Amino acid sequence: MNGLGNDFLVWDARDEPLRLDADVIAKLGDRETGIGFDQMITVERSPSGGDAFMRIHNCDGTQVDACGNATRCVGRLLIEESGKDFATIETNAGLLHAFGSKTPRTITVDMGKPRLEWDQIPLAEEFADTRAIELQIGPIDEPILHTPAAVSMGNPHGIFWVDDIEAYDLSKVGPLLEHHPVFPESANISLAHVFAPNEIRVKVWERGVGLTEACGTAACAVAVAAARDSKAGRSSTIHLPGGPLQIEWRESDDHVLMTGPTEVEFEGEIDLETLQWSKTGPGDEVSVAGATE
Ligand SMILES: N[C@@H](CCC[C@H](N)C(=O)O)C(=O)O
Repeated sequence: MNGLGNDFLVWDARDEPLRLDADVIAKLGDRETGIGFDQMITVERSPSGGDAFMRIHNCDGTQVDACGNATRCVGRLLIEESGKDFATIETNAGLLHAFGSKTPRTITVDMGKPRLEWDQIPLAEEFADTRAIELQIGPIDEPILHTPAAVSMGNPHGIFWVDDIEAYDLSKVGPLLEHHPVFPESANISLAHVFAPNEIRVKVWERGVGLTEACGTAACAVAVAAARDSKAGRSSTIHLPGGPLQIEWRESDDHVLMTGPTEVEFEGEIDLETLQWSKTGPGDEVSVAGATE
């Protein structure tokens, strides 16, 4: 499946538990030799009353706690399965709620409250104000990038405000910033440019992945950071390379709501001995200019 091109291998492991070693996940995730994906998602039985538990691995095999776009994708599968218009999804970052119609492709997920204190993100040292933390790369008197905002959406994000997201080679600076010592658990790194009222262009270097077409939690983190800094209101459109996500940071309960499309690319089978895989079913039909492909 994918959400705006942020793509996932989604296993249904509710009946047969599945645990793969990190090196096997990394092999499957390799775009040259494996299936290729940003994250591997294992849908398991929920131990505490959700419709399912969602386990998340980045394509380098590391397990992480949050993935916004995958939550929308799993939400869609559970909603289609139950025929209801919502689903509850347990993650290591908390119980999340997904909403959509019964045949939904557009899904909203309530991602809960952002975490904004330095030790919740976490950062390596105390910062009273996480809207602009002390961090710079490049020459001391002429830094390339500096003073990012830091936000956790269940996973750590560093957000650099820039005038042109294309003016930086994120494939070069991304790895340096991802592993900067100020982020003890590493971080997802975004370049963000507010180009019109409540319209923000964003490019993301994902922790454990690299450059991505879209990142749901990064979109939420950027929208929250922009609202905190009065760069935007509490509802904004985040334009990622793969397309736009609508984000609302709701005033009444401080929760962040993310809305955007989901897509099933294909269904398949994998032989876990050989890691050979094959397609067993089609994905969504895509309608192009009135014709169905
Ligand atoms: N693509 C995701 C985020 C996946 C996890 C991230 N790389 C991390 O390590 O925290 C999203 O849509 O949020």
